[in-house]
Amino acid sequence: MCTYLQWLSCWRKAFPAQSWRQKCPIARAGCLGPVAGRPAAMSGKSLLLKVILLGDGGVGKSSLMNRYVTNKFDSQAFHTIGVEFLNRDLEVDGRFVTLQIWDTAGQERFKSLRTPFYRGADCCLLTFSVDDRQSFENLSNWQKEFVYYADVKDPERFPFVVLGNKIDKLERQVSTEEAQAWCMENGNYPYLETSAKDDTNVAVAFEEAVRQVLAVEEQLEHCMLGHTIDLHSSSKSGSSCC
Ligand SMILES: Nc1nc2c(ncn2[C@@H]2O[C@H](COP(=O)(O)OP(=O)(O)OP(=O)(O)O)[C@@H](O)[C@H]2O)c(=O)[nH]1
Ligand SMILES: [Mg+2]
Repeated sequence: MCTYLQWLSCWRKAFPAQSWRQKCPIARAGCLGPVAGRPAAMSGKSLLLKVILLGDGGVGKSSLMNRYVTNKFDSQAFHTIGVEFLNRDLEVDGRFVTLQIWDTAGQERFKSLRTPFYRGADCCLLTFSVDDRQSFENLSNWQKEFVYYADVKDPERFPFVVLGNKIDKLERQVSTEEAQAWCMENGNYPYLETSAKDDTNVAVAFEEAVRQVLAVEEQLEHCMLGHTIDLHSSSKSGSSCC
């Protein structure tokens, strides 16, 4: 004899692809959509930013997204198949933003299901788990995969943020210093240590993603303004920032 929940759990483990939602990444994404209960006026005015979570399977991408949007943590989460997204409205430094968080499947076998969704991302959260050295060593591969499939024209300026998740775990395989050094060497990316389980730095991480995007946007506006001025002046010397 087993309970209904036990039976359901066994069934889902045995037939993970039986659900049509799991077979179709677009349907999965479309089924989720904005979180109910958010003030509509705020969504109307806010800037829509797409951020994407990348990293090895099991590092905690879905857990980070779910902790941030629904404030829930599942200690026995299923692997993601394809992609899912959730929205959350927030205010960062006086700007209203609707953050569209895209959670991708980290397992290699789902590569073809996740890569079509990289295009149009405003920020990429490269995620590893501090208790899994291999997931840290794979960060460069994730970065390259993103740049290639998102067709990023200027990778050096693209806002990446690196997250070292599961800091609640005692047995670490990657130190803070080592992760910081990697971030410095690979583009001076912000580095945050998080725990989706304990809700450590989760909101801070997503807010940092927004700040990075806004900073790049501000820089671009500045450059465009510089070029506008150039068009009206007789001098050929333009802005040096673009
Ligand atoms: N201790 C601890 N466990 C975590 C944390 N975040 C996630 N987990 C657990 O790690 C496992 C994998 O988490 P997921 O969020 O499914 O990982 P994922 O990166 O989405 O994995 P894929 O969907 O396969 O790419 C689950 O059992 C989670 O409960 C954390 O901060 N601390
Ligand atoms: Mg997942």
